[in-house]
Amino acid sequence: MSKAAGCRGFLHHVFDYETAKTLVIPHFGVGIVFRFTQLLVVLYVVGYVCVVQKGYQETDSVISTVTTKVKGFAYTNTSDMDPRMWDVADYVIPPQGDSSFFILTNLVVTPEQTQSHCPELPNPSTVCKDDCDCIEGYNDPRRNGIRTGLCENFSTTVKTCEVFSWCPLEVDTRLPKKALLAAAENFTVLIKNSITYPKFNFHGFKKHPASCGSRLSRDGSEGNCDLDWWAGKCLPKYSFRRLDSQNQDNDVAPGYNFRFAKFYKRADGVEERTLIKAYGIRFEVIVFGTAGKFGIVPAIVNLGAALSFLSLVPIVADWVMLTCMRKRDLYTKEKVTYLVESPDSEPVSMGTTYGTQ
Ligand SMILES: Nc1ncnc2c1ncn2[C@@H]1O[C@H](COP(=O)(O)OP(=O)(O)OP(=O)(O)O)[C@@H](O)[C@H]1O
Repeated sequence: MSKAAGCRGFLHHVFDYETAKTLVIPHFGVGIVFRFTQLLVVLYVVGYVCVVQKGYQETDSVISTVTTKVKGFAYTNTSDMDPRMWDVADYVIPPQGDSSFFILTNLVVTPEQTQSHCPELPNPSTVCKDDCDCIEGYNDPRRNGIRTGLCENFSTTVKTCEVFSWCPLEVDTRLPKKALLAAAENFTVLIKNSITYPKFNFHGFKKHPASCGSRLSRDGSEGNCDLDWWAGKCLPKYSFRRLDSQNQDNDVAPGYNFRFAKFYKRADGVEERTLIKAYGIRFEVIVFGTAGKFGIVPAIVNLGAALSFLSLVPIVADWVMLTCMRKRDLYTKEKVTYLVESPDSEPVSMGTTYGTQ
């Protein structure tokens, strides 16, 4: 190809104006493909963008305040303790009714502890033969007190280092096998939930009674609010989930426990305490959710973006027409017309394929 011809071709390529021409293909198959693709796009826009995603809505996240109140009684009658009735003041810790609360289900009680001297609980590091085995002032954070330097009888057969501590020491291996407050599963909790969606100036308040036991193993998801007048739904759902590991084989320290004490002054002026090692279930009420309401900007943006898929429909139909149809050569020839203007200004049309003249 000469340089001049190449240059002319380039100028045609750059400056020839292409305009759309309507070519009607009276073919049932291509028509079906075209309408079916259009239907898919319309279903996507209406079904997914509008109904499922609610693309016409603005959204806002919830701000929530939660208070809780537990109710229920438990009765215990064990050899370690006198018969006892337990109410909320005994087993809900802390009692204020925060969004996080603990329900006591089992406990080890060590009553009448005073600041005094007593032998340590037997353990490879505390067992001794004589005073030389016990270093005065030594304290191990995992043991119970400061050593006095004496080796004392813990029992008739075992001697251990004496410590200065709250004595008698707690023996937490005496934990009742069966949960002492097994009745906890029948306790009920009232959750008061105040929610706000500031963007929509929406305030809501829900009271929700729930049973501590039956809900414990249930999993679920938080419900969202649809604030449009035609939907008008804002019903939060509560879901309960265990946060500790439930895999017995792969759990170093299962469950949750902590210690607290009640202090007294005896008649002789000596300070005394009852130490309680509490085992139980800690509940955390976590509220999360999103509200949506019609907004003109997201409606236009999302619907416009979704409807732009309609412009892809002719491309799909063209592809089927030009590659799969029996008369594809004819359609290809008619698809693009290159108009060549003759010297006497009578236009001559040439059916061509793309890029040829
Ligand atoms: N855990 C719960 N289970 C069932 N009902 C509850 C529970 N906690 C509170 N309620 C009841 O819900 C209502 C509202 O409780 P709220 O604490 O606002 O009122 P109250 O009169 O102080 O309750 P209380 O009965 O404790 O004195 C009351 O009738 C109360 O008895």
